[in-house]
Amino acid sequence: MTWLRAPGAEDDKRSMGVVGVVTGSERYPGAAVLGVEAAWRTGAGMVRLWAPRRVQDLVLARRPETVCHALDEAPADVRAWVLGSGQDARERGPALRSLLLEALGSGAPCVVDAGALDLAARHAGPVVATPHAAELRRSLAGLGIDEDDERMRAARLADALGAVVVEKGAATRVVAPGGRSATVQAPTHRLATAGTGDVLAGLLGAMLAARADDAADPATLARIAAAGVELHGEAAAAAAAGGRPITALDVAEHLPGAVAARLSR
Ligand SMILES: NC(=O)C1=CN([C@@H]2O[C@H](COP(=O)(O)OP(=O)(O)OC[C@H]3O[C@@H](n4cnc5c(N)ncnc54)[C@H](O)[C@@H]3O)[C@@H](O)[C@H]2O)[C@@H](O)CC1
Ligand SMILES: Nc1ncnc2c1ncn2[C@@H]1O[C@H](COP(=O)(O)OP(=O)(O)O)[C@@H](O)[C@H]1O
Repeated sequence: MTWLRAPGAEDDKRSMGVVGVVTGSERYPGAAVLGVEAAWRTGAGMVRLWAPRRVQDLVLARRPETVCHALDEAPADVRAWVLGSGQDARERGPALRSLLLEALGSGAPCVVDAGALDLAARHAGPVVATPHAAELRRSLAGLGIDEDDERMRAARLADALGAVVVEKGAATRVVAPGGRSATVQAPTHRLATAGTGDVLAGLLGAMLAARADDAADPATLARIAAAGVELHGEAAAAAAAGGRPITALDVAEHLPGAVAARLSR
């Protein structure tokens, strides 16, 4: 099962999935460019971005299709959210905080990354949290959980949050609450380059927007997340063919080919 969808005659931009993106900041504007690009390239019908003006301008320069909103504009018409990439919780202002909480409380599926991980427990709907190893340790510490065994940390966070946890690394562990887990080995270590995690968050958001009804079941949500991690690896492997160095945008640009290859299997 690919968990990807190709549009049919009955589809329109909304039925293919509206992704709401709340990522990037004055410090890390590029993370929003990467996540938005990845969401479009995975087949989103529409991508809406809530961000500061400078972030909006950079995203629009790359992807003019994106519908942009100020941080104090109320969220609306979103099937799945991507939250936190390129943000630092310590620098978060009140408008961003209240927008993140509104998205998390909306009941729509959320991908929770980087600077939104500290708010992940405040969710009302399905959540895929995407920490790397250091963010995972920080998230557990924030919840007062001490876990010495690094292999158990993702499961502890999944249980504590009631969320699917994607622990990113050369081998990425996808763990559902209750402990069911899958490990996806990256097909290329060229993925170890800045911003590829921001691309992963964006592509997961597009997959969840297209499959929002399936996301309510935690086991299914974990399968969708694992399929997204595989897709990310396949795009990276295509970008890095022949051992080429890659950038995060290269991974995003190879998503359409990886999506098409999966759909034709
Ligand atoms: N173009 C952009 O705007 C980019 C923005 N980024 C954003 O930058 C912010 C900070 O990212 P980082 O946490 O990577 O910051 P740092 O690279 O500053 O790392 C912070 C701490 O986490 C550790 N760490 C980083 N990656 C790790 C990994 N994969 N495994 C274990 N430990 C790791 C580091 O050693 C360090 O102690 C995030 O909001 C992120 O989304 C990054 O994604 C890079 C690209
Ligand atoms: N050595 C590695 N080999 C393969 N993939 C890796 C390796 N290290 C990290 N990755 C992958 O690269 C991505 C990095 O994401 P992340 O740590 O969030 O970085 P960033 O914040 O810079 O985007 C993740 O998808 C992770 O699984």
